[in-house]
Amino acid sequence: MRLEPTPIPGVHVVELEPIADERGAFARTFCWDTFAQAGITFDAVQCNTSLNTKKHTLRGMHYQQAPHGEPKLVRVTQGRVFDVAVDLRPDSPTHRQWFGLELSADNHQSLYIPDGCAHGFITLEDDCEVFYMMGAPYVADAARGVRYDDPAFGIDWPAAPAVIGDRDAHYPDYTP
Ligand SMILES: Cc1cn([C@H]2C[C@H](O)[C@@H](COP(=O)(O)OP(=O)(O)O[C@H]3O[C@H](C)C(=O)[C@H](O)[C@H]3O)O2)c(=O)[nH]c1=O
Repeated sequence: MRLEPTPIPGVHVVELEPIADERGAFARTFCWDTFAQAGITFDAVQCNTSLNTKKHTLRGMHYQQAPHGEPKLVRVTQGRVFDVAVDLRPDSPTHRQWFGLELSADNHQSLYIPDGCAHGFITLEDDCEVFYMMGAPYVADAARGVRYDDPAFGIDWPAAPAVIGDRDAHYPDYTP
């Protein structure tokens, strides 16, 4: 596997390097040392999966408030999603900027989202499964979010959400 930087410091696309043979292929999906060589200490402590029944289901944009910031490595194990990270670090040169890409079971790509960034996605077909490796434990009281359509970020979603939770639809406008 290899990490490809994005315009947002710390946000990386993880590309697999499958080893093919007559049975198919084998690929490493996470390697602590490879992340460390990229300057990232990612000590995964929890794994999660989200099951999304309908096309154009939107989840996000979520993060955990300091000191419970949660870096995460996200991959799609079934279907296709448009996955987005938003930089919420006031001292970052890309504060308020977003980065998005299609993650799918077919392209095998992952997105690494560092602490200080919010994460969300919209599904691009029915029955999408999204797998997370989390770099910090879940702390319900620290759960925070920003709105997917907040003009502060101008995220260019490929579609409007057909399914979205009430909490996600009504986060207040972003204030750093
Ligand atoms: C995140 C999380 C949630 N939960 C419980 C809390 C709720 O009772 C239920 C659903 O939680 P929530 O509505 O926050 O699930 P999502 O909207 O999919 O949230 C996730 O999706 C966005 C896009 C992310 O990037 C986050 O990792 C994560 O917040 O699972 C847990 O028990 N443990 C957990 O780690």
